[in-house]
This record gives sequence, structure tokens and C-alpha cells, in this order.
Amino acid sequence: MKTATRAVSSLTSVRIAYFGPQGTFTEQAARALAPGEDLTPFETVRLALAAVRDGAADAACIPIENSVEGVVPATLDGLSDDAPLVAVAEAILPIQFSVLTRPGGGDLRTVASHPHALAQVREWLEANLPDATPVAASSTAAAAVAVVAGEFDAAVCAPVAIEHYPLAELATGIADVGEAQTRFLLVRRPGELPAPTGADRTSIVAAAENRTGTLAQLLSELANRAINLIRLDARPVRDSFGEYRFFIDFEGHVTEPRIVDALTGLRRRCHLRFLGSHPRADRLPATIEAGAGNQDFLDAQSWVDAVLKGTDA
Ligand SMILES: O=C(O)C(=O)Cc1ccccc1
Repeated sequence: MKTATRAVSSLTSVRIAYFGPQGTFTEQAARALAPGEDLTPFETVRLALAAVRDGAADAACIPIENSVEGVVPATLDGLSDDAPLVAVAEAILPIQFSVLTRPGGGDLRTVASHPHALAQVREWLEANLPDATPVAASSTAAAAVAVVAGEFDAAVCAPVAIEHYPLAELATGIADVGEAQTRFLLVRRPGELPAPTGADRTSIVAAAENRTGTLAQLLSELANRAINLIRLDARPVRDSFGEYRFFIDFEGHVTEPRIVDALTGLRRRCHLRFLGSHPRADRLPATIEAGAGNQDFLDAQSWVDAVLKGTDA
């Protein structure tokens, strides 16, 4: 299976929490992001993140977004609540599914999986298992565990799940949308940042006030500096209906002068949480427009410094 990853080489002998149980897509991503490391499964994204926050794990691997279904809400909420965590690496996995059942067959009345997985095989299920009721499970592999326990009749899983559970493969390689991909993050407590590569992603959460033009003003801080926006999602703040947090990803790394300039502009306008700067799994280099490169920002700063010193005007 082709996997695009940017691994963090300094991650030696660390304990990695991942969204499990064994056999999830997230476990595959964790193996790609932290090869050879000690991996520990957690039942939910929130528990994996809590393990990093309380020091039980040094990093956590979690799914963040899917090309078909969009963001994983539990991940966005888990990163914006509680103590800050930052992403230090990402992996993008191609996603296809297997349908697993108990050996020996029997009626297939229920089919369980993670909601993102069910949404990605809806047409296949309607055509092939029209009598099976889809049931949400906490993860694809949790659905396999439940099938082994007799709670459901079939599970939509990662193809590797068959290696972990005593189940039979009813179908494999299925996906309503070919080329579906999911992006995963490796997150740690704030500390040393991965070095800039020229093909980086910076992620922030902005808690903007509900006023006319607020979001446009935030985005203009990026647009005015020719910084390419690569993701924008809103999540409700939960305790105040109609209020949202904006998850904003853009090209570039927090150590670059053009990004520092944008972040200070954004910070003046609203409360921010920094969610990390790390290499992009797709290795797409940042778009740099004429007059908006780091040297242009440094030159402009030098001119202001010279004006202040009285050596230029
Ligand atoms: O449940 C899993 O296996 C996960 O890792 C989450 C997920 C679910 C569906 C597609 C990609 C990732």
C-alpha cells in the first residue's frame, strides 16, 4: 500500500498512543509516522490525546480528515479543548475497506463501523447487503471486536484487521469513491518544532467574535501576505449556540518571517491556539508570490530598522 508520510526522525524509543484498537487505519498511520516505536491503542481519540497531555505517552496518532467525509469532529474538538498539543508530522493513507464476518456465515442483519467508514461504503452496502442495518462503532477495528463478540454480524474494516481478529473476509478492496485518502497527525506536547522544509503546513484555531466581517478580516491577514489557505473548518464552541471556532491551515512554517508576520496580525484580531507547523505529507512546496517571500519581509524590516536608527529614510 502506498503511504505518503513525513516521519519525525528524532522520535526514538518514545511511546505512541493511537486511536485503536489494533487494526485501525490509524495504527497503520502510526507505524508509518513512528516506525519501530512502541505503540499503545486507546479506545477514543480523546483518550489518546489525554495520554499525551498527562504524560503517559509522548505522542499520539489520530485521524484528522478524509477526502470523502471531511474532518473527524472528535479530533478537532480534542485539539481545541484542554491543554495545547501541536502536530509534528502527518501521514496520508489511501483508504479501501474489507467487510469481515464470523466464519461460518449466518444472516447478516447488522454491519458496524466507524461513521466515516460507513459513509464511504454506503453504495456498496446498499447494493450488496441491502438487508443489513448500518451501526456506528467507535472505530473500524472496534466494530471487528464487536463482531467477534457476536454483537453485530459484519464489520467494515481496514484490510489489515483480518490479521488481528478471527473473522472471515466477505469482500475486500471496496470503496464508493476510488482514490479516497485520510490524513493523520502525530501530536505532542508543545516543545521543539520540526525544522522548516519549504513544503510545510501551519495550523491554528481562531476564536473569532461574531461581528460583521470577522472571518473575512482573519482570512485577509493571510491573503494580504499571499499565504495560501489550505483548509478551513468551523466547529461550534458547544456552550454558546451560534458561536464557532475556525480551524485554519495554511502553507508555511511558524519560523518563516512571512508566517510570523501573519500570525501576529491574526493574534491582534482574535484569540489563537497554535496547532503546529510540520512538513506536508504530499510534499507540495509553498506558493511564494513575488514580493511576498521571506526575504521581502526581512528587507522591509531592515528598512524600518534603518529609519529608526536614522540611517535611511
Ligand atoms: O476506525 C479506524 O480505523 C480509523 O483509524 C478511523 C478511520 C475511519 C475510516 C477511514 C479512515 C480512518
